[in-house]
Amino acid sequence: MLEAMLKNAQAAQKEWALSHTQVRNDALEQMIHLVRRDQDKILSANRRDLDAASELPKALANRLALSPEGLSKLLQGLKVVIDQPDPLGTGMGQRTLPNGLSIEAIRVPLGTIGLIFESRPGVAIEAVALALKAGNAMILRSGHEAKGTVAAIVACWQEALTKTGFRADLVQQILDPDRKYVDALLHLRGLDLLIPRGGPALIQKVVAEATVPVIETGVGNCHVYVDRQADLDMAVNIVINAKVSNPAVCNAAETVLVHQDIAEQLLPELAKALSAQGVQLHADSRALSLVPGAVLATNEDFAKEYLSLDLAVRVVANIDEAIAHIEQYGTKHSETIVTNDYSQGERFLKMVDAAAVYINASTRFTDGYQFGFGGEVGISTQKLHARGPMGLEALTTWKWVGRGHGQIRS
Ligand SMILES: NC(=O)C1=CN([C@@H]2O[C@H](COP(=O)(O)OP(=O)(O)OC[C@H]3O[C@@H](n4cnc5c(N)ncnc54)[C@H](OP(=O)(O)O)[C@@H]3O)[C@@H](O)[C@H]2O)C=CC1
Ligand SMILES: N[C@@H](CCC(=O)OP(=O)(O)O)C(=O)O
Repeated sequence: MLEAMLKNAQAAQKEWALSHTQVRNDALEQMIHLVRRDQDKILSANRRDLDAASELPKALANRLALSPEGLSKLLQGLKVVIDQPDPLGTGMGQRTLPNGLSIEAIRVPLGTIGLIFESRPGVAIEAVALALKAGNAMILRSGHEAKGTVAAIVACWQEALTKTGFRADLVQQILDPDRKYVDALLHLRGLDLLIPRGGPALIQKVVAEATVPVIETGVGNCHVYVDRQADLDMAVNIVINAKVSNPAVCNAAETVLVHQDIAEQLLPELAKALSAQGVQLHADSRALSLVPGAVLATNEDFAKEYLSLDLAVRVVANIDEAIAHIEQYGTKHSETIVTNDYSQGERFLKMVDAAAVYINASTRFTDGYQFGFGGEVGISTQKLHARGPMGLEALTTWKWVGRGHGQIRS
């Protein structure tokens, strides 16, 4: 089955890659129109998915749920993708050799991309929009809970493509939830890229077993470090935002590290604010007496991505201990320092090895929509070929184009 899907995707992508920017944008405009037209159908499919997944924890059910407002935000993202310059054909550097041969690297699509993703149906709008605009075809395998909603969205994509004069096979969904098809994707020879979005079990499996090229969009164990010289109100706001605004996402904070010199001042205030939001703190032995209601944290807490209203707290002697903690437990996703000390801030930005590092800002900004890409295909936590939120350019590769007038190599 997957071989046939790939073959059809490849045939469709060949034509699509040659299409003019305006044509690809027209397909995205059609999609906006069709999602508005089919909004009730998509939301009913989503209600059926939610009913069938009544055992899901609240944060994950929220992730599965689509609302009219959620759809409208996704369509705004589509507009942003339409308005972005077409990456295809863009020059990435040109040189003329002494013999007059011109050599230029230009951006081209990757080809056919497989995406295994969590039960967040909006991914089927934002990731596909980016992939298509960058000239690619996509084979989708969503989390089983989101299958019905994703099918309703894929039907809109396919209609948008056929209405624009292209083949529906540019966007296909693996409907059978049997994980044997995930295994098959890992070895689908000819697939240009496989992007897994999900938890450690999925990522480890894909990284260990895949024989097709992969970009890992890893787990997020993100930290907020509050330095000795920090604006404490700002620190509280940033921690609340990083933990509470959406606890189930990879860019949410899972641990707060606090410099020992401000722990007594900051922690009771922070604990009060967090507890008002229903956050359970897991504190190390030094922080425990300063945070009422906390439970003692173990090393497992520091290694955990809670994805819930739980947060670990640790008091550190200095910035170096904070950086060492992040190096030990972090997942190279998003890390932030709250400080008024310029040199400490710069030190943190340089020394912490992560896809996104911030000073005086929430880790929640690591997101394609927030970065102005209109959405993201995933947030890469590896260093090749993309890092951080993956937008249009991350979905292209390049080709060297030589233009000569009869040159031969001597
Ligand atoms: N960096 C990033 O861009 C992103 C990171 N994440 C991370 O994902 C996690 C949350 O996602 P979660 O709900 O746990 O997603 P899961 O890992 O449970 O599921 C994601 C997808 O992978 C499949 N899958 C999961 N495990 C396996 C396996 N062992 N073999 C084959 N297929 C598998 C699921 O299918 P099935 O339906 O069969 O379970 C689903 O399609 C968090 O850790 C979060 O940080 C999430 C999104 C983006
Ligand atoms: N793009 C997301 C982060 C990606 C992510 O973790 O997704 P998910 O695990 O499905 O919630 C956001 O902050 O909105």
